Order: sequence, then C-alpha cells, then structure tokens
Amino acid sequence: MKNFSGNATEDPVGAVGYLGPPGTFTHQATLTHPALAERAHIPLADAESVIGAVARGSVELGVLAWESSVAGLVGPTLDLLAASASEVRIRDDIALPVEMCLWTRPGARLGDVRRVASHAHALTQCRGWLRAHLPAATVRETASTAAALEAVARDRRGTTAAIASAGAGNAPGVRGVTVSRRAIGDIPDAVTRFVVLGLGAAGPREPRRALLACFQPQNRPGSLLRILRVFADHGIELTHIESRPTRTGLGHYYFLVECLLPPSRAASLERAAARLRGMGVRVKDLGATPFAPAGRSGAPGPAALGVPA
Ligand SMILES: O=C(O)C(=O)Cc1ccccc1
Repeated sequence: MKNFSGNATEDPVGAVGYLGPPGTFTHQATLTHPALAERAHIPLADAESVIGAVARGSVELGVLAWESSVAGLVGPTLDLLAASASEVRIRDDIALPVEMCLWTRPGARLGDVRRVASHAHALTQCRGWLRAHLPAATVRETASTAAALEAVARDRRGTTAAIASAGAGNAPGVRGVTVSRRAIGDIPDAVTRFVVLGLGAAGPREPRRALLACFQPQNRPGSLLRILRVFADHGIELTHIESRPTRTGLGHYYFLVECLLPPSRAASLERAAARLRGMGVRVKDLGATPFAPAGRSGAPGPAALGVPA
C-alpha cells in the first residue's frame, strides 16, 4: 500500500483507509460515520490504493466518493471497483453536504492568484465561479482537495489558491493558509455520497440498494434491453442504470445496475443474476447500501457494516 511518503505501511486490523491527506471531504465523511469515527484512519494517495488496501486486508474498510448531486457517479471509482478481481464490495454509504471554499495565503487578494489547485470534483463544481472571479488563473488538478491546500501552504508568494472544505485547514501540519471565500460552488447545497468498502459478503440488512456491474458478451442491438428484461421478469425494481466504457474498444460498454431490494426480493436477485450468467453476461456483485430516500444524511450504526464497531 502506498502512503503519503511513498513507503509501504503495515496498518492495524480494523483501520479505515480513505483518500487523504487528512482534511479531505472523504476524511470528513469518515469522521461523521458512527461506526468509523473511533477507528484508526489511514490516509491513502488515491482510489486505487484504497481499494487495493481493502483487497489485501491491510485495512478493514475503505471510504471513497461515489456520487455527487452535481456531477453524478464518480466514473473512475466505479470502473476500478467493477474491474477489480477482488471481493471488495460496498457495505454502506455516507451523504455529506460539500461546501467549497477558496483558500489562499493570509493577506493574498484575488488579484494575486495565478493558479487554482484542487481535486477534479471540486474544480467541476466551481467552474462558473472560477470563470466569473478568476478568469485568468490556470487550473491545476491535484489528487485531493487537501493536497491542493498543502500546495498553497508551500507557495510563499501567495499566487496559488486551493478549493477545499471549510475545515481542511485544521489538518495537522497545515499552516499559513486562510479561507478567503466561502460557498463558491455553482450549485448551492451540493451533496456527495461516499461509500464504505469492505471485503466479502457482509452488507446492510434489508431493505437495501444492491449494485451490479453487467458485462455483456458482445454489443448487439437490444443487448441492454435483454439484460433489463431479466430484472423486470424477476420483479426487481431498478433505481439507476449507467453505462461505462469497458476500455476494450470504441462503443464497448458495461452497465451499472442499481436495484431496490425489499426483504422479499433477495432470492429474486440471485435468480436474476444466475439467469444473466446463463445468457453469457458477466455479473459482478459490487455490494449494497441500506436503502433510504435520496438525500438521507447521517449514517446507521455498526450493524449496517456487518462488522463490529
Ligand atoms: O479531494 C477530496 O477532498 C475528496 O475527498 C474528493 C472529493 C472532492 C470534492 C467533493 C467530494 C469529494
């Protein structure tokens, strides 16, 4: 596992790996979950490292951003999970309001800012504000918002700004930075849904939302329709579908299928998956989250994770 010094780490059992460094939105989401807050938290460099650490068992759980109310699903995270040969699965989710703030060196004015650094999700959510207020600044994508804040702290000339959460400056080791504008996101009240990942089958009690990745054997007219019909035939309600490139050629896609599973339907999903496999569709179980109406905030207790607190 890669940590921030690039060294191999041996992490304690029960630890939670998250997209670091400390101060990221993912870190904040981890701290709001009652079953995760008291564990050891291991900052990791990227989504691949988080999934890899859970897969190897060097952390017990991982937390990653999954979906934004502004930009939709986080495609790269979904693709990594769908492509992983491991049994890493989603066990829970955490909804977090995300307020985007512009951070600079103290005393720096907007006119001093030459570049703005942040994570891609944050830059996407502030595009309009940046165009209106910092049209000449260059934009630099960083591995996380907190990594961008570190770049501001290092820039003694005060020409670098970062977009990060209002609390990001409280992280240990971050000095000499200040919030110069709050709430610069283009869409007010933006929320990000983070997922908690674990190894193996433990998951939330029903009702739950189950997630499957379906890889069709070949692209044929009607192949998506054939897949969807199997869910309908088994009485399974779909709440979301999304197509993602398989990266094996132009026009080759797999489908994320999210379905609502009331207690009476768990066996139906297994039968539907078996039927799809019989049709040559490769089905990967990505896990499940407890079902709650969209916009739920807060998180359930340890039972939902299928692990002791
Ligand atoms: O970079 C971070 O702080 C993250 O946790 C990723 C992210 C960025 C912006 C919104 C939600 C998650």
